Amino acid sequence: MTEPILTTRSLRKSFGALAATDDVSLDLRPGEIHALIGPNGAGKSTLIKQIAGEIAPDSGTIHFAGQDITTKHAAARARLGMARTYQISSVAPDFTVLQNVVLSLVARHHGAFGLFRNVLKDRRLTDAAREHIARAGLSGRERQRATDLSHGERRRLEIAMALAQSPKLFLLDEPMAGLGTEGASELTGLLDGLRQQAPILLVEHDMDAVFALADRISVLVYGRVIATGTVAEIRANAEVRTAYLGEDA
Ligand SMILES: Nc1ncnc2c1ncn2[C@@H]1O[C@H](COP(=O)(O)OP(=O)(O)OP(=O)(O)O)[C@@H](O)[C@H]1O
Repeated sequence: MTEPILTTRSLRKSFGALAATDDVSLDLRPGEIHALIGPNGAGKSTLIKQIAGEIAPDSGTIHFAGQDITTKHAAARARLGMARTYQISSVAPDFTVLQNVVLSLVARHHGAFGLFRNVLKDRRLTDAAREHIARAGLSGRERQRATDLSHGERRRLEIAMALAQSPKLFLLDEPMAGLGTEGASELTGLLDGLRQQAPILLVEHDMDAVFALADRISVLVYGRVIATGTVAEIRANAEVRTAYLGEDA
């Protein structure tokens, strides 16, 4: 089987007496969407923050793209190709869609393209930016200021900016939050195609989206993974039904 892109082993993180992440081992394989679900306070965000490098684990290891990144800073992980849309909400509200994606491309190339007013005239950059914008379903909105976008369009802009980072992995923390049914279903279609570009670790409460997208699901309860499996396996798991899915299972 192909090597996982991301592996966590026995990750632990406590806040005082509370074990927010308790012995978490999981992996993300090429081409897959691995969803992380669980009740409020189960430790999903704490786990994502450790993977992104915003919180240091008390113990355990994280490997990404063949390297031990456990002690690397968030910026170093981003440079290795870890794209986090929530974090990439460095969307500049007064800049246009095109300008924001060009900025993201320039950031990826460590400013090798010179002054911003000049890079906007660089066809290599604007053409590449337009491609990412199209892949994120925002064609035609290039000249729109970010602040004037709808909620769903802004999510798409964040994805276009993440695509500009040549990601090896997407960390998506509740991308469906705040979207209506139609917006969530559109974004589900977009994420479905995105897994070809890079695998996705998806934290999401919207179970329609999770069941539609996930190749595998891990269920966190009180910081522990109580089950990992396919959608069918998770839906049929009695412990998961009791702990999380309840009547909806
Ligand atoms: N900085 C912190 N200091 C103290 N306790 C924290 C801190 N961050 C999180 N916690 C606690 O750790 C536990 C896990 O929180 P976390 O936000 O990771 O859960 P979650 O599964 O993401 O929840 P939600 O679905 O509501 O976003 C919770 O009990 C929370 O109160």
